[in-house]
Amino acid sequence: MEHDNVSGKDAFSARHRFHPGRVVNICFIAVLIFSTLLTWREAVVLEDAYAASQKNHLETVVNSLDRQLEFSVEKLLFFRNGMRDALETPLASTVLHNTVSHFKDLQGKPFWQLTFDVRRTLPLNGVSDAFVRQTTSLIRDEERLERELSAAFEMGYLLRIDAPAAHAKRVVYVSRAGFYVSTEPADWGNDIISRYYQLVTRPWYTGQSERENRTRSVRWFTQGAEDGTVTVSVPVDYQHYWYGALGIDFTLTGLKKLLQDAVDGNGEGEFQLYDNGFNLLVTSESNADDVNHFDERERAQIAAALEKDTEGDLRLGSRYVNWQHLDHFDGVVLRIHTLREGANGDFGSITIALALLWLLFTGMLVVSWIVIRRMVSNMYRLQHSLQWQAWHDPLTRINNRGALFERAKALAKRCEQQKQPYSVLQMDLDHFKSVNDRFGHQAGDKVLTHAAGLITRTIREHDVAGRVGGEEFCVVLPDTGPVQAMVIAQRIRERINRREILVKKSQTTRVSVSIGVSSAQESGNYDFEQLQSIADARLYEAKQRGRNQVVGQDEKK
Ligand SMILES: Nc1nc2c(ncn2[C@@H]2O[C@H](COP(=O)(O)OP(=O)(O)OP(=O)(O)O)[C@@H](O)[C@H]2O)c(=O)[nH]1
Repeated sequence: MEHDNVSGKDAFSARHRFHPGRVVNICFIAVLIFSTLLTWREAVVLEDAYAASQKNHLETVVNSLDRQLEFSVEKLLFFRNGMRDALETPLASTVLHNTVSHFKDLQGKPFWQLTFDVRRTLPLNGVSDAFVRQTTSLIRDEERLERELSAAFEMGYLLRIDAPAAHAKRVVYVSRAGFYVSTEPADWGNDIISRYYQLVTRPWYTGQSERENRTRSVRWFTQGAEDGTVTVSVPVDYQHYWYGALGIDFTLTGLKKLLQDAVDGNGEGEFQLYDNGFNLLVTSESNADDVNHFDERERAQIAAALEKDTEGDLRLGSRYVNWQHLDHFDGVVLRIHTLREGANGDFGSITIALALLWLLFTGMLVVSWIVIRRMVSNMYRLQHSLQWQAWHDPLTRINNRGALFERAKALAKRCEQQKQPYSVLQMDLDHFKSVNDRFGHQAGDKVLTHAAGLITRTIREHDVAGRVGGEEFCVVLPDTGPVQAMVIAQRIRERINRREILVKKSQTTRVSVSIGVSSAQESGNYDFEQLQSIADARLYEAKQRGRNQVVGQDEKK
């Protein structure tokens, strides 16, 4: 019986493991995980496509803006080359030579203007020798000066015919020798001194000294952005001598116009142009209320990202920011795309549709899971109940005849194999008919249930009890010899007989039982049906002898 118990436990745990409800749960969880993974993958692909499209928008704008700025830088280099050419090969014009010679009469004056055909070239505006001497960063080299003045006239010619683009405020050449040429007309008088002083103290000029600009390349200066100007400048050197610097001033309004032109039709979102110190110069947004601002933490995040790469993207709360450095400007363009703008675009609607689809699918999955779970557990319960009914007596809830026979035969086989004793008790309640007659059928049922309960409580866990007829019971005792079987039978008989059974309100009765005992050890026969038949005959004998007794041996004849 122990073996049976062990295998029973195994079967139970296997049944529990493969419980249909569990299988349904696992299947649904697998489908949910799978569908979520698929949706997640789709979302990742979508996100990549979104990032690529945002990058594209930005690239188009940056390239367009870059082209415009490159144009200005090239123009600046063109003017510098013009100046260098003129320094190398001055124009052999007597008129020009005479004009330049006139400088000797002017150089002592606090301010002066040297003109040479005002319809063709720009005037040179200058300060006195004394001014130059007093200012350490300036130097008036008499030997070079004549050439430089004549070259400045020639460059003034170029500046006149090749006027800067609309977005540039002015082009100016500032000489270390105390004069300047500018496309912006100067008021005659003290204005020249203050202008010149301003020019030589501006960072775009001082930043072109040999010490400050060792590579002698084009540099952008945005320090003046507060007063609305950004300057690109380049030093003018010839034969290792620094003459001065050329600069083009841009107004922020002009730059904004450039940015807006570049943005025109290139998708939603705001574009912002920053200098290399991450100071906002201009934005494509016309309405000041719509300009995106960043708090300190966000600024630090962006600045750190800008340090790492020339282009990239990052998410700041609900905003998507991508950036790209410009090739011809010392700064970066930032594109800010808000969640609201994103949701209104193609990617937004696809993402929303994807999320809704996933929600719909998950919702349907959960509903069908609930329905199937309920169906499966109902079926499982029904199957159990049918199984139980097939094996049990519904009144006494112990094994029915069929179940008892099956289990009894299996136990008999095991005991025979293991050479263990095996006994059978056949019992029948005495005068049960009279219980029915006196108290009614229901009371009879109560007595039967009571007797069955007493029997099962008296035997061991691995013994088997069953109801084999109306008021007949059979108990199979594996590993039990005849002597011990008699003891158990007597114990059952005594317990049944000792108890008062409440059959009706305040009415009790007492029943007795007659028991026949047979054992495989008597003849070495383990056939259950034969043993039961022997026990039955002994039960009959017990009845004959007056009932309420146990018979374990055949009557000696
Ligand atoms: N209440 C009830 N009675 C049952 C059930 N099955 C059988 N019986 C009754 O049990 C009685 C059995 O009577 P008998 O076979 O004459 O035996 P007895 O009255 O117990 O007398 P002895 O066996 O000779 O001691 C019958 O009256 C059956 O109707 C049942 O499930 N419930």
